Amino acid sequence: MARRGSVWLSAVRTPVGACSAVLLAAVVVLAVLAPVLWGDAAAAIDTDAIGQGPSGAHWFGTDSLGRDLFFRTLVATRLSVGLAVLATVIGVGAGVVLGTLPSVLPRWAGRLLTAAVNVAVAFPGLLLALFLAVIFGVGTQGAVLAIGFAVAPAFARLVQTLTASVSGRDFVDAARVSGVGRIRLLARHVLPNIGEPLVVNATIGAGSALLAFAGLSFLGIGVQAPDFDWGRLLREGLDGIYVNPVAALAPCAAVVLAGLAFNLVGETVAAVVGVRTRATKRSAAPLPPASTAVVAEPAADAVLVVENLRVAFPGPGGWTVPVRGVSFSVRPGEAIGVVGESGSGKSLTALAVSRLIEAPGVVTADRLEFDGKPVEKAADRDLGTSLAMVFQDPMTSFNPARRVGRQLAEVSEQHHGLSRRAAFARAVEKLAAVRVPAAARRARQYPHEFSGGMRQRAMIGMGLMGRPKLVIADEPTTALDVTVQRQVLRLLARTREAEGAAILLISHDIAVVSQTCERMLVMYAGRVVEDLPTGSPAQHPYTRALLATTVDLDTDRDEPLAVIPGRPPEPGQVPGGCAFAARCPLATDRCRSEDPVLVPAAGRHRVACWHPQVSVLSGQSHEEGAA
Ligand SMILES: Nc1ncnc2c1ncn2[C@@H]1O[C@H](COP(=O)(O)OP(=O)(O)OP(=O)(O)O)[C@@H](O)[C@H]1O
Repeated sequence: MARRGSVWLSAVRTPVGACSAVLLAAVVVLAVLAPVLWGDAAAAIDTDAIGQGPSGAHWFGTDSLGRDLFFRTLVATRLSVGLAVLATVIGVGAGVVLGTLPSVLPRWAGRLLTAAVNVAVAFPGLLLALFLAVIFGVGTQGAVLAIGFAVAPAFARLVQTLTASVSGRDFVDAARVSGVGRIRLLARHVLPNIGEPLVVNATIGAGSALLAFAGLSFLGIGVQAPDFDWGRLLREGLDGIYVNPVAALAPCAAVVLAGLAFNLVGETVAAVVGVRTRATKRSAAPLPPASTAVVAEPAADAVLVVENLRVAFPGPGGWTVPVRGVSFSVRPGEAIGVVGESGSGKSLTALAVSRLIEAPGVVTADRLEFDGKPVEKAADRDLGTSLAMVFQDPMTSFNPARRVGRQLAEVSEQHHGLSRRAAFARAVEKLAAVRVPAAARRARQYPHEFSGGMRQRAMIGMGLMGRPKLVIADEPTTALDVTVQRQVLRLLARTREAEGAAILLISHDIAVVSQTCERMLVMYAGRVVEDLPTGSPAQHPYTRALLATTVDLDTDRDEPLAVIPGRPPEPGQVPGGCAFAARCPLATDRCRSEDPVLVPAAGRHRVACWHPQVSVLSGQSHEEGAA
């Protein structure tokens, strides 16, 4: 709540925000107070001062009955703004109903309604308002309804588009599959997710409604005497424009200023809800102290150096830090696996390295260097060609609307300056290199025409379009069957041999990592708790427990499957001391109070534990060490 308040505060401090706040405050204060303070002065008829120009007594002059135009302009604020807001509320309400109905009506009725909305949208708004004003009847009520229903089709169209974009999302499908009814689905899952853009558009729409209302009153089919709004004042002022131009200009200026107030408020709201992230990024995240891992000086030619990497996100109760000081380095051509239970920070570490953490997430590190340069400063071209990223679900990584070959070719067009044709030929070549059969034909297909394994290989092919020095593969085989899984792992190994690329392989599957990598980083609660050569005996009780839960052909099926009791702590609730202590059979008071540091055990083996297990076999013996 406090964060949201501070984001609004920083938005109001921008020039646009400050102007919108001042203008809106002026409009609201006038709308509330002007009729109370100056209602009588605005209505007072003075036959001695008919049709006068501006003077000390009447700043904007007087009208044909000698009424003061300055006070009338101020008093008209309430009706002009109030009716515009009312018309907008009607328009947005009708728009939401018309826009959401197609998703609850039978298909034919929904289509009919959508077609009707599309036809109405094609009509110019003011023309539609005029047409409806005639139908609803001349007068304030008719004008409000006319403008409300005239803007409704545009909002209905917006709602339809936003609804369609949310309806395809996985969480809506999940709710649908779990039997949630259509109306509830709409109310609970769809509408809350389209609320923000709708509010922004409604605020900007209120400015247009104000203008439309003034237009109808000007034409004599809006507000009727004795009531008056700015449109009506403008019409009356126009009759005597050669005698007193201020009489016409004052209501015009009022319409422009109030319209500007609505539009600027819309812009500010958009900046807060849409680009809230930017405001957040600037404010420094109050990060907790970093892990004090003992960082060995990385090899001079290390392709990736990560020291004290931290990733934080703002939450309702303050900042959470899911990655709390991760340090490691990767040598050229080396394959390193990252393992750990779900939520341990593996993916965030990979995303931070690839500069893919989106605001409001904040990444800090003592050192975060790729290929000898700080990642933050690396040019997009360098990262694009020498760092390849393979995601778990390549379906969401490929653009579904573009052919696979063209997407691969884009890398070479962008970064190598190849012509369209040459880049496409290279894409076909790379697809063939990653064993996509009939590569030339497949390159012309869309991602949905590929099988899961083929898409994953195409994704690796995309990484090979440059000359990758590091391939980061985040759970690249989790969604694949065992045979395809092997193909993809072999392909990664071949890429390593052929291109000399280092591999950072993130996986839940410790067996996969053991087969593919020579080193393994074990992560727990946002930290690396052990960094060991694969095959060498693990010393951290967590790594040993993970290894014990691995099922293979030698696992005794008569024995119950091994599990690690308890659950890892949530990022915001990591206890003091060792984060694993609550689940560790060897934990002592020291573990619960002092956080162990990642220190060298032997060679490049590092472990963060007060009681590292040096025995290979049963894990029964343990040593006090590393203290
Ligand atoms: N954008 C975000 N905002 C807030 N918290 C996040 C965000 N992304 C991830 N987290 C949290 O950070 C923690 C680590 O997430 P991460 O995806 O790195 O875990 P992981 O080890 O890769 O897990 P998995 O194996 O399930 O993918 C999780 O608890 C997650 O809830």
